[in-house]
Order: sequence, then structure tokens, then C-alpha cells
Amino acid sequence: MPEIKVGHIDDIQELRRARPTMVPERYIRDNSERPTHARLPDSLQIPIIDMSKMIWENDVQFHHELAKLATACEEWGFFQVINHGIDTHMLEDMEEVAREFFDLPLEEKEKYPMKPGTIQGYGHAFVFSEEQKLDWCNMLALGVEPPFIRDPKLWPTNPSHFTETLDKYSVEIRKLCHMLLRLIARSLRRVDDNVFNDMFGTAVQAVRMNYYPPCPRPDLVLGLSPHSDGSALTVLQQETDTVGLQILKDGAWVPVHPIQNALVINIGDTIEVLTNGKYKSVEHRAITNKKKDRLSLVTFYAPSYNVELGPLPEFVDVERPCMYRKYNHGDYSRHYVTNRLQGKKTLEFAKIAGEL
Ligand SMILES: COC(=O)C(/C=C/C1=C(C)CCCC1(C)C)=C/O[C@H]1C=C(C)C(=O)O1
Ligand SMILES: O=C(O)CCC(=O)C(=O)O
Ligand SMILES: [Fe+2]
Repeated sequence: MPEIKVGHIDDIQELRRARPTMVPERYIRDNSERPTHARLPDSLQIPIIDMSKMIWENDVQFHHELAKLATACEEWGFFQVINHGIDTHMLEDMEEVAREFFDLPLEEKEKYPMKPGTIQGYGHAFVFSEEQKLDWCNMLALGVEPPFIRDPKLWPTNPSHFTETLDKYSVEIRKLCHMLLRLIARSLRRVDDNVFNDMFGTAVQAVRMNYYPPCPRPDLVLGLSPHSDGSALTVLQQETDTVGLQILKDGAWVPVHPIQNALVINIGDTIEVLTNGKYKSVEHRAITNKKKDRLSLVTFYAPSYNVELGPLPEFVDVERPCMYRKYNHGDYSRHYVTNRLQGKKTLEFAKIAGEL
């Protein structure tokens, strides 16, 4: 790979310390990219799936909730899960250690550097040139499973219980992804419940902690550029006191309002491809706030790198011709992490020309 020159990138928390009234040029977006806020009527918020209603498969409420899940995946690509069974103390502990990490002095966080062109550690991911606009965000990204993707040198030893907390948290989130993939398969009504879990092998799991400091001009910048996730499923935990996540729905950016103890789930590119576009990997972004900071904890759950992907035959017919070619997920991962976040552009890697 040619050398990547990104120039000096400021640490946003450090930048903020001087309490500037303006933001540096590299963060100022063109007019067309600046934050807009669509308001949805309360009756039209992203769907909420109550997992406590999905325990007994013969129950009427199971089928009602399953139908809601199908609509969520088809029309929104996003939903929030409540009563997911994960201990709320564990969610709080994870939030606490992540915050403690971001609150450390810069010299401490820089012991875990995300080097240009790499994807793990503390820094700015997806920056490939000096011209590229930057996100108003500090990140810590780590590969979790399987063990060979872990880089222990990049796992913070401060706070001291960081690794233990992230490991426990990741085990629970992994179980949730497994369960959700079964339910998503069931909701499609044409494939076996285990189709995704069986196909994915030992799934790849990575976590990204995004910390968005307050911004003096939230109207000019983005916290995180628009993108779809390269995973099969993404699980996002957000604090309840700030709104920042927006999803693109019918051409408008709509906010995802946090719900206490809920987790936000989104369909990633893998499920879009496997269902031949029936379930959507929806573009999303994060905006910033003038007064408040925001933390999001994001888990990407994806097939093993050796898995060959392409639309399942059950989702290809004359009405919906095959829209994606066959490809290797490891190749897609490499493609994803070596290109900047740019809406759904990354998925063009797999698109059959002329379709969509
Ligand atoms: C900053 O990280 C990401 O946005 C990201 C990367 C995840 C990964 C790691 C941090 C470690 C190595 C594995 C992996 C590439 C998953 C997004 O994850 C998406 C993108 C792809 C592709 C994917 O499978 O999940
Ligand atoms: O912070 C958010 O709400 C969005 C995070 C996100 O989309 C991501 O990390 O992929
Ligand atoms: Fe995302």
C-alpha cells in the first residue's frame, strides 16, 4: 500500500480545552453535508422490539413482535431492543470504563495509537488524505474475537479493569447477536433459523468507542461521517441524555432518540447482501452538540473472514434479480477499512452493475 499522508490531526478533546469559538477548517463541512434535523411524529419513531415477548415461540405476542422485527429490518434497517436480558449494571460498567479512558490525559491515551491506515487503537479511523474532512470525534477501536484479531498492546491498562469489563460485556453482546440473527432469520420466513449463525463460522467481533466532545459550531461539523456498517449486525449503546445518531430515512436525516437501557441494532452490509437487499443496511451518521459531550459504544458482528458471501437463492427471483456478486468477506473487510466512510459507496464493491 502507498504511504498514507494525513497531516497533523488534532485530538478533539485537546482542541476543545482551549474553548475555541470556531472550529478548524478541516472539520467544516460543505453546505450539502452539514447537519439537518428532520422531526418525525411520535407515531413514526424507529421500531422498538421487546425481546421479553420473543421467548415462547407458540405465543401470539411472539408472532406479533416477529412481524414488527421484519418491518424494522425491511423499512428502517434499525430498531431498538428493550428487555434484552443483558444486566444493566454491565452496560453501565462498560460506559464508565470507556468514559474513564477518554478522560485520561492525552499522553496516556497515545500509548495506544491508531496508526494511519490502521483500524485499531485510539485516534481517527478512515482518514486517508490531507484534503479529507475530519469527524469531530475521538475513537478507540479494538478487535475482540476471534483471538487472532486482538492486538493486546492496544488494549488500555488504564483504567485497570478495562479489559475485564470489555471482555464480559463482549460475551453478552455476542450472545445477543447470536439470538438476534436467529430471530432475523425466522422473520424472513424463507430460511432456516440457523442459516446466518451456521454460515458465519467463528464470527468476527470488534468494538468502537466513539467520544464526541461538545462542539462550538455543531451546525458546521459532523461527529461521524455518513456510512453503512460493514458488519452483519451492529449493536450500539448510547447514553440517554444526548441525541446524536441520525439515520437516513426516505431522504431525510432522522434522530434516534435514546431509551433507557435499550440497545440500538442495525442491519449491516452482510445481511443486506445475503437477503439480496430485502433487509437494508441503512446509512447513518452522528452529529455533535454545543453543550454536551456524547459517548457511544458500538459492537460490529461479522462473518469469519474466510466466508464466501452472496445473495441466498431464496431471495432471488424474477421480481428481485440478483443484485450482488459473490465475494469473500475477508476481501470486503479489507476494502471497507481501506476506504473513507462515504455513505453506501463501500457496498458498491459487491454490486452487480446495472442493478439498483
Ligand atoms: C474503526 O473500526 C470500524 O469502523 C470497523 C472495524 C472493525 C474491525 C476492527 C476494529 C478490528 C478488525 C476487524 C474489523 C475490520 C471488523 C467496522 O467494522 C465493520 C467493518 C467491517 C468490514 C466489518 O466486518 O465490521
Ligand atoms: O455514535 C453513533 O451514534 C454512531 C456510531 C456509528 O455509526 C459507528 O460507530 O459505526
Ligand atoms: Fe455505524
